[in-house]
Amino acid sequence: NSKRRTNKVKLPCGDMGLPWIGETVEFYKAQRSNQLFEEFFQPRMKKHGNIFKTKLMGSPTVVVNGAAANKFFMSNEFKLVVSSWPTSSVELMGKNSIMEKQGDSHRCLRSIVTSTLSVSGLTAMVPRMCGSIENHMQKNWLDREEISLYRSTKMLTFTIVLECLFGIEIVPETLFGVFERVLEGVLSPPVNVPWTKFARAKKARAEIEKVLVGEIRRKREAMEGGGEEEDDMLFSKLVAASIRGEITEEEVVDNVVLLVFAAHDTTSYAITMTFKMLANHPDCYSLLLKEHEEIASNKRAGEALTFEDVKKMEYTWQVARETMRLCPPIFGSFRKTITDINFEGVTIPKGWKVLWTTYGTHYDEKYFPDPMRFNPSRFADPVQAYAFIPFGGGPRLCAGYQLAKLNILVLVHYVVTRYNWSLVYPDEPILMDPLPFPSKGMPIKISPKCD
Ligand code: HEM
Repeated sequence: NSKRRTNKVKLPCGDMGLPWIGETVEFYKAQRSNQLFEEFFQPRMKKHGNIFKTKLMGSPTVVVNGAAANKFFMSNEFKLVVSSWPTSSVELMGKNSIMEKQGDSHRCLRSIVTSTLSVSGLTAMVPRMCGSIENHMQKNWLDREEISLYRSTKMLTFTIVLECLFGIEIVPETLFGVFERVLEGVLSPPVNVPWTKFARAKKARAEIEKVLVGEIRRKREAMEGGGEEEDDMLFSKLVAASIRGEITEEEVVDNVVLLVFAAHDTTSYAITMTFKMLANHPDCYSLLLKEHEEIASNKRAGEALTFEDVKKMEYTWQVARETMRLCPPIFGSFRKTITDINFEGVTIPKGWKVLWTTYGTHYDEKYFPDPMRFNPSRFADPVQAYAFIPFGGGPRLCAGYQLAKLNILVLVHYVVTRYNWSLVYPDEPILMDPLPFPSKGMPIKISPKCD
């Protein structure tokens, strides 16, 4: 690869398309049908290599693939690149959310979020999560023969974030639909005229803001008046930080909205696809079931799981990781260069976009032999750093990674130990808008297991 090592090599350049839109249309078309890898990235990687140039949404963009590129661009966040989100996402999540922060204010917010996901935080969270799952199943699974697994896990993930992470006392059902409307506008054109998705989303965001500001002020008053103390829930920690003057009220609002957004479709898609993979790979399902039956056999009826129980779900976590390798909930993320960059002899000018993708590394046989085969036990051995990146990496590594892991493992336990289940449509197509989702909501037939 001598070409790459020479300085100032011209970037391998795709057919950059029309002057402004470039290849935006091809990109969106491939995205909508969940064929981004097959129809957009793979053909260009075959032609130009792992690093190639394109133009998306008016910006010259360099697409990078492979563990070395992932490491370079992810770990140089704030030094050479900064994350770069579309205007509509920033407007809807809020300018004060963690994704827009850099330096000290990023570190401050991140440490508040991750402090709730320490070992002691996770230990306290597991029984809370079991309670939320029990309630959800009582309300939505009991006496039903068929449910939409995707819709059910979406509602449940939403509930878990509010109840188990934030500790916000709002009936989750009252805000679920409003959050959904915000999400619909996150990647739509930022045109704020009536009837656009974006305008609907802005209105929904204003509704959420009103509820949250009310909750924040109530909590603040109670804490300042000595009626309530800071506890280990994230909402309490955020309000306490605002009382100490470390963050503003707007920062509390924007980060609640962002975290719900970040947790929502991602975790539910990962869970849904885990079940799809299990349905298609009965041998893996038998192994996984054995793991959960063993854990359940040491519990009394109705006894909640503990963090120690969850740690025993090693094979299930291999299954979930293999699922996220093949079906990543997030296909990649954009960065913007803040200086001219030279990577492996390729110069990327300041102000350009860089797009790292999960697919380009997850489907590379260099890191994952026989890459398109579902083989959970490949995760029994350590994987090369920055080759498995469904949660990103570097300073912007997913802050909710541990919560997502618990959510997936605990829910799988409840479903497989309590229900016989089967997919209604084994070949249900997956679409994207902007995140992937099963086109029919992945209905499953369920029947309770006898004790
Ligand atoms: C399977 C589920 C999830 C997946 C696949 C996922 C994926 C990701 C990825 C790829 C990033 C990095 C984006 C970038 O580099 O630009 C990220 C960031 C983030 N995620 Fe997640 N996520 C998941 C669940 C969650 C949950 C449950 C939460 C919190 C409740 C969460 C909170 C965040 C936050 C706050 C960030 C931004 C971190 C920062 O900028 O410092 N995520 N996530």
